[in-house]
Amino acid sequence: MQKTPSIAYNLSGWMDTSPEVRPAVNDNWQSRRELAAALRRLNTAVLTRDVPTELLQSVTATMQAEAARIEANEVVPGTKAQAERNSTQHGQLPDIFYEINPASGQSNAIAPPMHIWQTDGRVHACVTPSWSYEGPFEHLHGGIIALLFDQVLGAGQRITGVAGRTGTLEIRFHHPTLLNKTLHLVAKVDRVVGRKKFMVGELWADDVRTASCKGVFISERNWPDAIA
Ligand SMILES: CCCCCCCCCCCCCC(=O)SCCNC(=O)CCNC(=O)[C@H](O)C(C)(C)COP(=O)(O)OP(=O)(O)OC[C@H]1O[C@@H](n2cnc3c(N)ncnc32)[C@H](O)[C@@H]1OP(=O)(O)O
Repeated sequence: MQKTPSIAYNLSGWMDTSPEVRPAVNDNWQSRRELAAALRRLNTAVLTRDVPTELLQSVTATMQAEAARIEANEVVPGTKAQAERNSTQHGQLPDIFYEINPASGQSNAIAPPMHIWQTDGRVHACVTPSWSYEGPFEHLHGGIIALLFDQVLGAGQRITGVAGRTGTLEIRFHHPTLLNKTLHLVAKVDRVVGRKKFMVGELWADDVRTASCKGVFISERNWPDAIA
């Protein structure tokens, strides 16, 4: 029988129902969002500017010093450890997951970041990948497309009410996907067979479907004790 997730691991509320990105839950997360945005900006600038070597070396020294200032603080690694703090600063698991996920986390500089929301039994997402995510000339890297699909289909499987891990992702790349353009993804549950959730999704650039994906997500045996 399915158990009700404990408060600490309850992910209800993680998924947005609006195309608008929700505000950060406190000043700490808002500041993390702003720092992540600055880091993304710096990364894209370094990758796309003809920068003199001396300037690169100077910025590196500054960044090393800034990294050391952050590293001097207490280590709380990962979503689980942060949720177990159950503190006002860290927030609850849905808040933490929302902020630090590598595909959609507003506070994770690695994330493009993609915004995901659920409506009408489907999951939608939008994202505008910068030059930082280039694969073939002027187009989005296929591995990044796989990341986006994994996240959107992975979020969508939660419509069934049970978390699960990605078993299989099968992606068909129909057309190259441009960078620096707002992309839309949509996914839904195709069918559920036992612990297997079969998901389907599409990636759209304007009215062009550039990729589609089928995914199988396997529900946790011991949900909610195991967290995907
Ligand atoms: C709290 C949750 C948080 C979530 C936050 C929301 C957003 C999340 C967004 C995050 C998104 C990112 C998410 C991520 O990045 S998840 C990270 C990437 N994925 C992994 O690391 C998974 C690694 N693999 C495993 O852990 C296990 O192999 C799994 C759990 C997948 C199955 O091991 P388990 O021992 O449990 O399975 P079973 O052997 O009893 O088989 C059960 C059934 O499943 C069928 N099967 C087995 N394997 C596969 C397969 N690979 N494809 C298709 N089907 C497969 C099998 O034939 C059988 O079917 P049947 O014979 O019954 O018909």
